[in-house]
Amino acid sequence: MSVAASFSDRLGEALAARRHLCVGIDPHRGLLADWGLADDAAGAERMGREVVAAAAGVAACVKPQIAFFERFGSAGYAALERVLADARGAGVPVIADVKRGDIGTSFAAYAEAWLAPGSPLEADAMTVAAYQGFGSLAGACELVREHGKGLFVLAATSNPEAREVQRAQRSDGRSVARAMVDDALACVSPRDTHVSSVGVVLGATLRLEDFGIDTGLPPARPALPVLAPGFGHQGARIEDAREIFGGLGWALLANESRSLLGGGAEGLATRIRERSELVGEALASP
Ligand SMILES: O=C(O)c1cc(=O)[nH]c(=O)n1[C@@H]1O[C@H](COP(=O)(O)O)[C@@H](O)[C@H]1O
Repeated sequence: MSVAASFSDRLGEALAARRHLCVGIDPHRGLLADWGLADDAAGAERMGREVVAAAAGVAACVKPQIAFFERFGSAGYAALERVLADARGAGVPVIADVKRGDIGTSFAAYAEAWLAPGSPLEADAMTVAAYQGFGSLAGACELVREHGKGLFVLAATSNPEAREVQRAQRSDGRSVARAMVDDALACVSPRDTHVSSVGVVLGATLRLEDFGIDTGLPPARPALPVLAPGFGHQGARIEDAREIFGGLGWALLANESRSLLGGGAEGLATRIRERSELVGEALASP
């Protein structure tokens, strides 16, 4: 078992210091152009490393979106490995946004790639899809427990076209999204104290009640981490985080990507600091 601080402990520390911002690393072609960088693996690496440096000690974590590296093939993966190494060196927790899902044995191999200590792509947590059954995550949950890593299960995502599937009613009457939240809540590791190592993804652009998700409940113990994309470019306002997430806001990670990265490298550290303070204040207010 790894003796290093677990993802849930590090997240707990960040949240206690009111650091709720998750800075997305999404090297879109247009953003690379804004930064004066080439649309290639070296450009994506440069952006990623600058984001890590600017987020260190200010944001709760960073979230590289693998698609923007994968489009450059093996060079993109090598670039991402160096971004991840920088984050480890700077002590910045990383959620690898890989949205993996598969039958159990294949899924366990994905978890090994992204979460096993010493793997070239080692991150602290990864995004996963459990549409092949929550049980397909069992191998990953074991790895998470053994090595103090984290998972974020897609529940109600920010994109409007997901509504039909995620609001669909199961035979037990719950929505698919609600069942993902319940299953994540049940997946607590004995090692987790304040924050669970298995969280969910809930879009900030949604009315969660429409998905049968109750935001009026008191925080779970340990608290359920919620990765919340949809702020900034997709329209949700970070100032409204408390109103949107209610009791689910205690362990909220508010993600912004394009709205922070747009406008070039200049001023990035200031934008990150300001957004981080803003969301910290929004969630601290009663
Ligand atoms: O899992 C995610 O991160 C995710 C889930 C979701 O429901 N919606 C969503 O936008 N995302 C990701 O969050 C990021 C949002 O980027 P911006 O819209 O530029 O802030 C992208 O990397 C998306 O892939």
